[in-house]
Amino acid sequence: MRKAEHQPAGVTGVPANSGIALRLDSVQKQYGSGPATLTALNNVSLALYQGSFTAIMGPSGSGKSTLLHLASGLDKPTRGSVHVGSTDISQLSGDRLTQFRRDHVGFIFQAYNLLPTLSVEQNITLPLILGGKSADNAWLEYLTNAVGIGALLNRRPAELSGGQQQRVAIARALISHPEVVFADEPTGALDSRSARAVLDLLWHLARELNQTIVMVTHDPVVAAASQRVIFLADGQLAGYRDGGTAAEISDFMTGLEA
Ligand SMILES: Nc1ncnc2c1ncn2[C@@H]1O[C@H](COP(=O)(O)OP(=O)(O)OP(=O)(O)O)[C@@H](O)[C@H]1O
Repeated sequence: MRKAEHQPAGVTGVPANSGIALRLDSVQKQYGSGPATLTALNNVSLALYQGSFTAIMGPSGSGKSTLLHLASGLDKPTRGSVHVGSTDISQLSGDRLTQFRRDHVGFIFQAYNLLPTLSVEQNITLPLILGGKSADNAWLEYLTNAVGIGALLNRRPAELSGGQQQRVAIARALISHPEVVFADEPTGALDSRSARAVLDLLWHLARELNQTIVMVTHDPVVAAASQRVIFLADGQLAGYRDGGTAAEISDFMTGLEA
């Protein structure tokens, strides 16, 4: 297990445009002001290569959601910068940030967030339609076959299993060729067999499509499906591990919570 005191997780000091899909430099996030100030993230630096599949773990309150929100442009750091590809998203705001997120960032949630009145195909292409774009049919066909829902495009979400609904949500997250896909407990609502299938799919998308994926999870079994697990504790990087088993990840987590 490597500790992060002198060595941020991932690679650092790498210029933009060098195969790095996501980079946080000395990111700090504070909530509130004066004596009530709470530092949710403190001096977090990391860089993730294109095509990497990373899990973020840490005890409750360690800053996982805050990190996900800052890295995806849903919130802004108090200090430091966040690059998605070569764009410093901490410098964007308003419509430009919304547009950037729509074009360059994908999201997968525990609750699939599909619209019940739309077909599978309409749900997947919705982000493009909202951005005033039309779907690339070849990509739609490739993607829906890659995630195993090519035969379900005309169904409504209620006519699908939980695992199938999550596959629709994954296709929707990838439809705009995002630089990074952020997943928040993506298997939290699934039984273990469907969860395994979704995790295998995420791994496949990272490897075969060079899709960068960042996943927050509490579950060491889920985290073990990723290539690298980055640990947070008290808003700071606490270490990282490549290719650990669920038991090893769990042991490290227990150490952080002690
Ligand atoms: N909007 C907010 N205003 C004030 N404090 C906040 C806000 N959001 C988060 N915090 C605080 O920041 C710290 C980190 O919270 P965060 O939600 O990022 O942790 P987490 O690791 O995702 O926790 P969990 O595993 O319980 O979801 C916590 O102390 C939390 O109470």
